[in-house]
Amino acid sequence: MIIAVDGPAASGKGTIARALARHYGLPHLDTGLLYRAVATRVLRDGMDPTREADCVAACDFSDTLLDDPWLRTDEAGQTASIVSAHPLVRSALLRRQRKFAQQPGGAVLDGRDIGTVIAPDADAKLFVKATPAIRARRRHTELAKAGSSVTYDRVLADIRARDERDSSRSTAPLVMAADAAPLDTSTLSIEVAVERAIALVEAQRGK
Ligand SMILES: Nc1ncnc2c1ncn2[C@@H]1O[C@H](COP(=O)(O)OP(=O)(O)O)[C@@H](O)[C@H]1O
Ligand SMILES: Nc1ccn([C@@H]2O[C@H](COP(=O)(O)OP(=O)(O)O)[C@@H](O)[C@H]2O)c(=O)n1
Repeated sequence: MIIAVDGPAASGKGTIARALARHYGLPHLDTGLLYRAVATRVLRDGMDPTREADCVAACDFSDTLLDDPWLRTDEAGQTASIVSAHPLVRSALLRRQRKFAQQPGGAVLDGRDIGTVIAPDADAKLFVKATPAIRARRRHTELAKAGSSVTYDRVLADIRARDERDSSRSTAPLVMAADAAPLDTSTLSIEVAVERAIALVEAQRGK
């Protein structure tokens, strides 16, 4: 079974995708980390995230980079949103994501374009959302716990900027697939959000 989980920054899609992977015994891929890895290489190599050719050169990053905690920073997320708008970056990362999705037994992937581009034939598709203020609060708490001194207002502004960039790009914009089930986690605890996600997957599989 392939499960596609999409949604904007800090909506809870990663938390839900990991829980679904545990529940169904499937491997999980956080596709945002791939774009964060490209962004990290671009910045560390002194390249320009707005230049497509620089970003394409950074797509052959080594897998060990995916474990680097710096990838989780606000700056990496912002730069990831810039590099991910280049069509050649998206196509450079496409095959790796499709291969993961199509492995025997299935997989859970979370990102922005899983249900629309990477796995349009997924057995179940969720689109996770929450209000910008709640998403910023969650992300701010998470970053503060990790030792960051970034302010709530800055996180909210970054989330709004990223929403705008991710939704308006011409290639694979953040948009809900026509056959995805929406799941608004604004007022849900993690436990309840996961229960609802499992119920939505059960309702879709085998349809
Ligand atoms: N329903 C929820 N209620 C409260 N906090 C949540 C909820 N879902 C996720 N979180 C927390 O919000 C933060 C962002 O969640 P995450 O799953 O990483 O979002 P995304 O993958 O969409 O960026 C994490 O710290 C996570 O523990
Ligand atoms: N499938 C994906 C996943 C992420 N991305 C980009 O990568 C950035 C970081 O994604 P992420 O999922 O790690 O970000 P969060 O939602 O965790 O904050 C996003 O803002 C998108 O621009 C994408 O374009 N397509």
